[in-house]
Amino acid sequence: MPAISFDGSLAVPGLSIVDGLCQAGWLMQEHFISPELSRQLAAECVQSMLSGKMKGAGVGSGHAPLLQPDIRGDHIEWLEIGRSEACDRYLAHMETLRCMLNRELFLGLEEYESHFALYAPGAFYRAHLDRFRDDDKRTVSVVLYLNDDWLPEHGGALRLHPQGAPVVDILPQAGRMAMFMSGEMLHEVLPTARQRLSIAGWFRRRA
Ligand SMILES: O=C(O)CCC(=O)C(=O)O
Ligand SMILES: [Fe+2]
Repeated sequence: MPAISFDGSLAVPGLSIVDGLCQAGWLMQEHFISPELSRQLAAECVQSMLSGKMKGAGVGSGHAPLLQPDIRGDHIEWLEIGRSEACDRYLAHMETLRCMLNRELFLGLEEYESHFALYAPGAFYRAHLDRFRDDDKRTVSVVLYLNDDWLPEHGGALRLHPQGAPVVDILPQAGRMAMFMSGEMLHEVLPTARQRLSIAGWFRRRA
């Protein structure tokens, strides 16, 4: 069973998509995109914040997700094809990944939705699942990090809570990608001490 590999190798050598996602419920990869693409996306994310395009992220689905800063404090902007050359390259990567997941796992993933996320110092996202009560199409969550030189003392780890296994903390280091099952993996973003940039996305299947 082939491992996921684009520009780099798997963080856990030999871990396949099937072993990672189906058995552990999560996996992680370093160097998922090139340092150059990561820098371009990071610059775009910051620019989006400076130009006022990022909005406080809400909780829940539908037209008017509620702002609840005691639950999540990130700012987001949704990505669309044609937004920039860098975003298009990233979205092309994700299309390759979507096809690979369908080939290997028969998940029937049909769409991908994603947004830039910026957590200002002090922001966090309390423990949650990525599946809504009224919309269970989100199937696989993927987060790509865009921050150079992240240290443990900066906080801001993605903390996964796999059932029956110890928690896993993933630092949001540039080029690192974390992937997990949206409806099953309880996860949270610990309070960050430093501005934290990422692209969070979800592969969705047909209802
Ligand atoms: O940024 C992360 O590490 C996770 C973000 C997240 O859980 C979400 O946006 O649903
Ligand atoms: Fe999440």
